[in-house]
Amino acid sequence: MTTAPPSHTELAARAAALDAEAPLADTRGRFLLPENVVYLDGNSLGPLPAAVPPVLDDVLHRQWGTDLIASWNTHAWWEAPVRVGDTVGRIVGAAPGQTLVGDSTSVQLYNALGAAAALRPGRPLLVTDPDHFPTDRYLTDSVAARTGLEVRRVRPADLHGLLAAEGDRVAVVGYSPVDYRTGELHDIAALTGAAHEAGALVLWDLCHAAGAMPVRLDALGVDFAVGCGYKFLNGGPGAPAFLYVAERHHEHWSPALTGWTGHADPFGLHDTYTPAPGIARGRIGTPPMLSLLCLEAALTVFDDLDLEQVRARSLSLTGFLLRCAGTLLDGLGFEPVTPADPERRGSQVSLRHPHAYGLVRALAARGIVGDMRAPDLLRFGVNALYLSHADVLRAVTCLREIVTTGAYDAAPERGAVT
Ligand SMILES: Cc1ncc(COP(=O)(O)O)c(C=O)c1O
Ligand SMILES: Nc1c(O)cccc1C(=O)C[C@H](N)C(=O)O
Repeated sequence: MTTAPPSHTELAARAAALDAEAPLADTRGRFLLPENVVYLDGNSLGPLPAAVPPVLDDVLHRQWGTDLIASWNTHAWWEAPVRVGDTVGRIVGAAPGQTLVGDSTSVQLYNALGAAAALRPGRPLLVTDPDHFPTDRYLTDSVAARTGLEVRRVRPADLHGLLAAEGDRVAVVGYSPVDYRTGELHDIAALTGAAHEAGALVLWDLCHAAGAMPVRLDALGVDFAVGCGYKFLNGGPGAPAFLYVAERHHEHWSPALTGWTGHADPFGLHDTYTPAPGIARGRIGTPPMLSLLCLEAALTVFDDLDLEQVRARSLSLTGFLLRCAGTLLDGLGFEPVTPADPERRGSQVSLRHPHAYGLVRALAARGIVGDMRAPDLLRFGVNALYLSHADVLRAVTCLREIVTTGAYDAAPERGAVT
């Protein structure tokens, strides 16, 4: 065991003061986290909310086990995609009737991007971020290939240049507000405004934002958005994703995937497809009921929460993490890549280090669970609902100890640690 530097005492006092004053100090009890674990990977898989097991037990034994197929009606399974969609809608700033839950983010992206592009006929360009999560890039390529459109990979910071040069050719701009590797936060309002000024539509991938910060979809005039249920919404592994379509597009939008549950009269079993009105048209196939009801139970965590407070505490925690890293990891080969400016910071902190893989594994062995993204980023997801400033200090102190004692495998990076 190495001796902690003098600055550690000061940081510990600061952590205690921040934990005493910061709001939401008591929401940790809403999660069933293992003892003695600092969980910094909720931006990949959120932990189990305490509300989920009793609900799942009821869904399994009473609803499925006893009531069998009648549950589609008696337990309102059939309505769940739109009902749970409205609950997600409240978290992302959408009035009821515009958000739907079901399928994966990838499927929703394909569906939404195809629909958005079709609303801008005669415009041949789909814009995506070269640093976007791979599924977004692959699916943009795929939609383009199938519809004869072209893809422009342009960073959010360079969007203005592209729009100035050929804005009238852009159909859809598809970005994520938070860069999944660096944690940089992009300005949804400014980018949406710029795209709209050029006559284009926007599609936001909210995987790393929904549940972590206020997202004002309606207020910002966003056209389409998608996001997953298993990160900051804590809906469980493979939780269904959500799709938002602004009401002003409801009359005209055509989902790329026209499955039977999106039909206006699904049980009429008609020969041809007639879209259901509104957001229900985004339904595709039979909803994954177990995961969907798990997500519904998980979302009760947010019932009485103010997302502004969640954001304030998240910024306090990420700011403190950067400060601890700046103090305790100075001179040890780390480079913070997440912006220090709170306005440009999502709910994670990423540090670059050549031995990211070995360090993340060594941390996990000591109960500090983060992840890494190849080749050299240690990534710490910060969820304000169950982490404290003391947790953050413990994580950085542990990282310092591992590096200074060389207690990690310095072999080259071998792939992602989830
Ligand atoms: C921005 C973003 N989009 C999409 C996904 C994943 O999509 P899916 O839920 O379909 O695996 C992720 C992470 O897995 C992501 O970070
Ligand atoms: N979706 C994931 C999965 O099925 C397994 C492991 C990790 C993930 C992730 O969510 C990765 C994540 N989108 C990322 O930000 O890198």
